[in-house]
Amino acid sequence: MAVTPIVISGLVFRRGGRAVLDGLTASIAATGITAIVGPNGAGKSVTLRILDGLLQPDAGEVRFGRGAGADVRRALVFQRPALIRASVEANVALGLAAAGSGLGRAARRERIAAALHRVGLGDRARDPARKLSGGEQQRLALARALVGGPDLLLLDEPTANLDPGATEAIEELVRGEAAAGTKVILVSHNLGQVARLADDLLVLDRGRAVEHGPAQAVLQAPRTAEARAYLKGELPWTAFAAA
Ligand SMILES: Nc1ncnc2c1ncn2[C@@H]1O[C@H](COP(=O)(O)OP(=O)(O)OP(=O)(O)O)[C@@H](O)[C@H]1O
Repeated sequence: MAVTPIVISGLVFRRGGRAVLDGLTASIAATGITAIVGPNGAGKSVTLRILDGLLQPDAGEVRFGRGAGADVRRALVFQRPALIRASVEANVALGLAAAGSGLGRAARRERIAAALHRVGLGDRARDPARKLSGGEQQRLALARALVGGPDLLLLDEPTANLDPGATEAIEELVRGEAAAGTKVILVSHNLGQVARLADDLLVLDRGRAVEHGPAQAVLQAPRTAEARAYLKGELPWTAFAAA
């Protein structure tokens, strides 16, 4: 199914006596690329994991349209691709298994080949995954995420370790995926990347949404002190002291 607007209401996630998410509320459009930015520890990765279903909040909820999202196919790509010590194609096959696809063997092979072709690794299917470069490994992680045909693609700093060329290749893929109708939510500290990719921008600070709007508007003229502090690269306490 296509993802309907994602409504995040009052998410609380407590760990170690601290509220990592402290009433996070946001409404995210059903299409396009949403970027989430904010200082270290703001709760961005936890938010992505809750959206993926990997973590459960202590309070609050996420709704996809009217439902809780059981029928929304989700895939999460991490900063460091967690690949198994096997061939490139075996790694992609894991993504099909996770998507619970009831396909026959030939159809599975076709889907895997198509996903590898999509990320430019069509001729590397039999290679050991560990032989790939960092950028190729991240493209492989994307192929594994895409092979199940996700409605919602969650990306957690997917290019943090990559050089500009490899970053551009991933950005191109992400843009294409969003244009084809997959909803993308991207966590990134790379504000250039946010400016290149994002339609809307959600700024988190200490477990709350402090600003959310069209990406270019938020980047150019943030309205809140917290968003300004983060976007200008200032230390938060300096900015608050000055505010
Ligand atoms: N599964 C978990 N269990 C317990 N604590 C967690 C878990 N995941 C994250 N945390 C804690 O929650 C806090 C926020 O983490 P999170 O990774 O969401 O921040 P972030 O905004 O993504 O930061 P960064 O920019 O550094 O990646 C951290 O203190 C982290 O240790």
